[in-house]
Amino acid sequence: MIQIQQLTGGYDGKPVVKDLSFSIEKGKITGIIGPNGSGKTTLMKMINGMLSPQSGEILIKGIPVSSYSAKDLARIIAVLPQHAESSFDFTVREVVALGRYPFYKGLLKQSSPKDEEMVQRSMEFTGVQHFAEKSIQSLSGGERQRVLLAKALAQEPEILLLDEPTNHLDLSYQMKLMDLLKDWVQGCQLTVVAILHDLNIASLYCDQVLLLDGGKEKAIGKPGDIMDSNLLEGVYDTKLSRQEHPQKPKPLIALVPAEREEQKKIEDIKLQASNESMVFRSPYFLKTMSSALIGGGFGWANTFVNRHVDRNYNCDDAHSEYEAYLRSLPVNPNETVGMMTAARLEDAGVVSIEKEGIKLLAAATSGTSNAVDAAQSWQRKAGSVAVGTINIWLFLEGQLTDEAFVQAMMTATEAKASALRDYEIKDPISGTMATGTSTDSLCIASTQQGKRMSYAGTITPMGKAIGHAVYQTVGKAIENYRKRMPRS
Ligand SMILES: Nc1ncnc2c1ncn2[C@@H]1O[C@H](COP(=O)(O)OP(=O)(O)OP(=O)(O)O)[C@@H](O)[C@H]1O
Repeated sequence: MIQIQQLTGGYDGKPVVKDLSFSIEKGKITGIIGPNGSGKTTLMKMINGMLSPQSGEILIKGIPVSSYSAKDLARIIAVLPQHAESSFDFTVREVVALGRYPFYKGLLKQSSPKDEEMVQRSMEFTGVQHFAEKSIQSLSGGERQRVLLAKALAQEPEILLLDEPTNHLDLSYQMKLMDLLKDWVQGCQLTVVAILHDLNIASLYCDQVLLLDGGKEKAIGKPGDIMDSNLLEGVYDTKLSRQEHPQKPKPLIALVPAEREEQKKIEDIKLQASNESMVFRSPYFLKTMSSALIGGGFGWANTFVNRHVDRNYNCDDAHSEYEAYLRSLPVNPNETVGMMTAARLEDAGVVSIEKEGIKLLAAATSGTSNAVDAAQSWQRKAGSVAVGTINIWLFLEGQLTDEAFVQAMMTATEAKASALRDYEIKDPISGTMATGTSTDSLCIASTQQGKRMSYAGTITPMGKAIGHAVYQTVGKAIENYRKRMPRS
């Protein structure tokens, strides 16, 4: 739809946009991102014919922009500018109707029923029909933005150029506007080129993203390729972190504030234990990965609760019941990782390890009456579940990548299975050595300071410490459990 070939352009003979070459496909959304002053608006002005290139060419539907008359170009391209102030006191309907001007016919330039219909449809689409007769001057910034979008859509353009379209819009209207554009793009094969400052909007909605830096192409491609922390950090000179969207296969970019942090130490974590709960309290938030009922998955927490429940505990909504329990402590469930167990908490094994530059605190409670061999559990009938859980807590100093968290979980699980083997805990159904119980949980909590670790496999210093600590704590917990229940 649009071909940009070795394009250079700017003001007063000085280039701002330098030697750009790329294509924009029909029926797609292309986002232009880049820091302030990187030439985004200048590029947009050249695409819509407002600014002539110093060299190179822009082809629209195969024809140079300079060969189009202003009216012909207005029939193809609609523009939603960045600062669209209106000094005239038009009504909303009149402003939207201006979008139809290129289609007015006859000497008197009168509108047709089709023009009226398009004005109405565009107002409905953008949700501005309620204030159709109000003055544009009396609207809020966000409302005005939607009116101007309605005007652009009324033009039935093939190409829509948007300069920061979500500026002024609240969260709901940002999403509505982008969803609406996506609809138009898919339904009417509209081609959208949008300057976006919000990297996450660009990631969620664009098919292609151009990253400009100092007027030059730094990168162009799918959002998944452009939303790269290193690439963006270099261009924006800001600390960023790429995360995966929890529900869509789209990356998100999180800002990382440059705040000064106190040094986090494992020895500052304090354990308060009773028959009812083991509560580890940290003066700082720790990054967690866990399979816990409360605060499972990745998160940040400062409180870690291993709660004892009766072996007949049965609740339809254990999550809500547990949250209510935490509030009664009182503990904030949003800052907590919470597990439960029917095992006796006084049987817990707690171990500290400081070795090879690794500092780690581990704790485990262990009930093994429901021991299972993971390789043989397929032989079990549904519902053959007894009570018994091994809950493992690992607190460590270090900066773990996501993959290191996963590795740490694997290492801990292998060490747990090894302890069960050495204590000859058997799966009562298959008679083979158990690898765990059917309801085990594990939490890894890390200070995320100091040495960065991208691997925590069994022969790394961290992996060795985890394996050793888990083997010892699970073993201690089993020994204590056996002392009290000699036949198990
Ligand atoms: N009319 C003009 N005359 C002279 N220089 C200009 C003009 N418009 C923009 N510039 C300069 O061109 C450079 C790029 O500006 P441009 O508006 O294209 O950047 P941008 O990437 O859109 O920035 P922003 O994110 O701040 O909107 C800036 O240094 C700016 O000062």
